[in-house]
Amino acid sequence: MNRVVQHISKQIGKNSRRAFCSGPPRRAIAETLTDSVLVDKQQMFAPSEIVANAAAQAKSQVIETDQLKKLEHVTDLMEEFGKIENVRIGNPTDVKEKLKKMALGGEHKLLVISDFDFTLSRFQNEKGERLSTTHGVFDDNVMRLNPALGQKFVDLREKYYPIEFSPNLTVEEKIPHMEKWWGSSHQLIVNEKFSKSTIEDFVRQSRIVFKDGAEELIQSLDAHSVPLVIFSAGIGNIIEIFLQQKLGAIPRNTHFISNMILFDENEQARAFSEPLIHTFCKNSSVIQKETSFFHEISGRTNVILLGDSMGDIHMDVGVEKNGPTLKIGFYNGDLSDQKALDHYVEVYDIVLVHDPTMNIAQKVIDMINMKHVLL
Ligand SMILES: Nc1nc2c(ncn2[C@@H]2O[C@H](COP(=O)(O)O)[C@@H](O)[C@H]2O)c(=O)[nH]1
Ligand SMILES: [Mg+2]
Repeated sequence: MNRVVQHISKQIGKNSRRAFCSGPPRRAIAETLTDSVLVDKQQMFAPSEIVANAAAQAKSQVIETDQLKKLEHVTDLMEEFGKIENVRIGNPTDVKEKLKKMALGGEHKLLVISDFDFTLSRFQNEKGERLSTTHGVFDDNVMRLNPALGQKFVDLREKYYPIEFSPNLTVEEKIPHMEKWWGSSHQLIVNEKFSKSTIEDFVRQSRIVFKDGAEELIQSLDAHSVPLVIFSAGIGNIIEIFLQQKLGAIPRNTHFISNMILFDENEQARAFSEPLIHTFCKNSSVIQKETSFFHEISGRTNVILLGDSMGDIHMDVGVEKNGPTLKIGFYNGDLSDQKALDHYVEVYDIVLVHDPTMNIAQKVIDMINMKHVLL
């Protein structure tokens, strides 16, 4: 007999006594359901009500057990993270409190907002060679087909990438440069009128590589019906094509906020969606509120935010919620740049240094989704 049934039968026994015992005047105390007793009529409970009360109490006891076990897991997880060399947590107390709230909230309260380039995708391969961003798909492939045009894409990246990550410029100083970079590369794509099928081939031959465990993380979120918002200043069509090629289909739970190539009736690139999303405007200012999935994510008060750049830390701004946001940041920068690393530890709750996997994020999500007893 499982623990829930055991508990209910114990409760019935207790309740039958309590049901006949609570409230004045008491003339007799029933020992079992079958005893006939003289009690004030309004105190009498029908057996079905006793069972219902017992079942409700049993369930609340079981839920309480489940919650207590989850909180134990939070402590275990924090101890485990504390032993992992490339995991940096600036404020363990704060992170532990967030994890406790998220664990108690469970999968029904959870929303995951993730950047794509160098967050779900890898920054470099095992040899330390830089891998591709979604925009970079054009840098690589166009160079092969039309070197003169390909060089224009590469020149833009060589010029603007250092500005994006410069520690010596403010965000305000960087924004005009980012708008110029995105605008110029999008114009090159539209001028060439690349077809959808050409772009699909580009993705197939690209150097975009999922982080280890990224596919499993996306699929586990779908299996638990936890919404995943991929919020990217890259090219959303490239991400969709990449997911389609890797996963066979785009999971129902996955939504995109990104720059989208708009194709004409001949499936040729004609324009890009507005407003432009660059690294430093990844917040609610670029989200059309009527976006359908806002209904799906309403009520999801606890957010896990996954990013790799400083521009990713406000992706949860604008999501109506009153629960915690746990920010997990992938640091891909120079290991000797202590100032940059310290800055990441300041703005992200958990920093993963040169981590090519989704292991830590998966452990957090598994702990939140965990159920100890069948409820
Ligand atoms: N190779 C290129 N990379 C580019 C270009 N424009 C932007 N970017 C990079 O994309 C990411 C933004 O994507 P996200 O998913 O991380 O938000 C950004 O960090 C830029 O470095 C380009 O024209 N070529
Ligand atoms: Mg990124």
